[in-house]
Amino acid sequence: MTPSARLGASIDLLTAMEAAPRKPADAVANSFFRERRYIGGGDRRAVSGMVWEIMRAWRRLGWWLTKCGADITPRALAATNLVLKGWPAREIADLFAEGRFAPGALTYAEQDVVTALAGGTLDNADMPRAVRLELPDWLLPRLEETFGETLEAELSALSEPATLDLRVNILRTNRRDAQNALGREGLHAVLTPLSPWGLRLNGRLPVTSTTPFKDGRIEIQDEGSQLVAAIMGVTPEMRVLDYCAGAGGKTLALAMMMENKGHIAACDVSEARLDGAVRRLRRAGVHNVERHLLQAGDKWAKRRAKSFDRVLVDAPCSGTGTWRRNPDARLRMTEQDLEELLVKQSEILDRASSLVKPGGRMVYATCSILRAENASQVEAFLARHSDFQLVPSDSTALPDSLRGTSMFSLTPHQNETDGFFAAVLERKSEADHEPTEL
Ligand SMILES: C[S@@+](CC[C@H](N)C(=O)[O-])C[C@H]1O[C@@H](n2cnc3c(N)ncnc32)[C@H](O)[C@@H]1O
Repeated sequence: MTPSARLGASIDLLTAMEAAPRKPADAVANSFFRERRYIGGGDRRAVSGMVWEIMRAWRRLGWWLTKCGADITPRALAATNLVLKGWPAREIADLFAEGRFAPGALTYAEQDVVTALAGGTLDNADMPRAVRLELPDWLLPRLEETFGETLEAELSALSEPATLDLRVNILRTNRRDAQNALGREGLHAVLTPLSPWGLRLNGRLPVTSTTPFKDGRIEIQDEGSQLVAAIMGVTPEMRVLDYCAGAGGKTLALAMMMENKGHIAACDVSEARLDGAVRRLRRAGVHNVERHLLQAGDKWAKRRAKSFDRVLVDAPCSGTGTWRRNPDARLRMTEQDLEELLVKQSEILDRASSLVKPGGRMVYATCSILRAENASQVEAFLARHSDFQLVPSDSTALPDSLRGTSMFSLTPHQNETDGFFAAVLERKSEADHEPTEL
């Protein structure tokens, strides 16, 4: 592709993303490239690189366009991005060429923007804090509440590209052998510092086409997600429930910790997600998992009340901890989305807690960095359920820095993982719990 055609495709992809504001950007990008198979690997990377760079600067680019009195369009954003990166106006005009795959010439209004911003920089001291930090206005106070003075450092780490973390499946191999097997295929992984099963690669590498991935020796899983499984402290004889199992990311890690013994029930309300677990379980050689689709009026949960040793509630959440991977998500999220999630999380917690046996434990986890979804949810749950208490994890799989903790909040800035939260809640044994008088 010519540089003009790459720019044209980037503008087309931004337009497709704008037309599907509720859809994750990477899902839009996948279908965009699937429909344009003539765009080869190198061009695809260049186009995605340009689009993701614009998404990471969306509010600041928009602020400059508004300041120039121009409309915020994909073309104008792309031109503004180039000029603020120091591209000369002449070269930008050449890129906006006419032709089959090119974007077409700059309009007079676009030329005015390029002229006005020549020599400028993306950041500006007059920008409101939410614009400078690339956040929707409503979200800023929530994050200030969570992080206080470290907010800027936390958000800056959340804007960096993520590492690619793998979990070694110790049912099939060990960390060193998996690392060597990847090395033989040209992928040089290092051991992750916190998870005992983690390997880390830098950049988007073709892991899924390697032999260790295909034969189930490794899974793609962020180190933070591995630590959520670790804090469960499951052992081979237990009955374990993964209440929001999705496609089984954490179920797989739990099955591995249980040496493929005991019993795991993996539940979800999404059949498609649960179906997605089948192939992964088979590839990993896991056979102690029963899948169950949760449905309204279902007797399944009632029959199993107070019967599980461990219950994991990996709740649906804002995903704010995964912004490194989904830079578009920080702008797509609305206040209403958050309010709805908070209600859903507390309902799920109440339902899942009825399945924990006396003396058993429930781990509440999210990939959110917002206090409202994390510690505040736990506090509200404990206020509703006097028969539960926060307890230190007894897991030996946690690193020294987290050993014996009852609650952790991981962030890219502090831990080089995605943002993850987990809290360990124990149902008091019946003798210890005095029912509240009515
Ligand atoms: C964070 S994802 C789970 C990811 C999964 N545990 C993993 O590690 O790959 C949250 C899951 O909760 C499920 N979910 C949403 N509402 C639910 C409900 N009321 N009960 C149970 N699961 C629910 C969603 O379908 C989604 O798969």
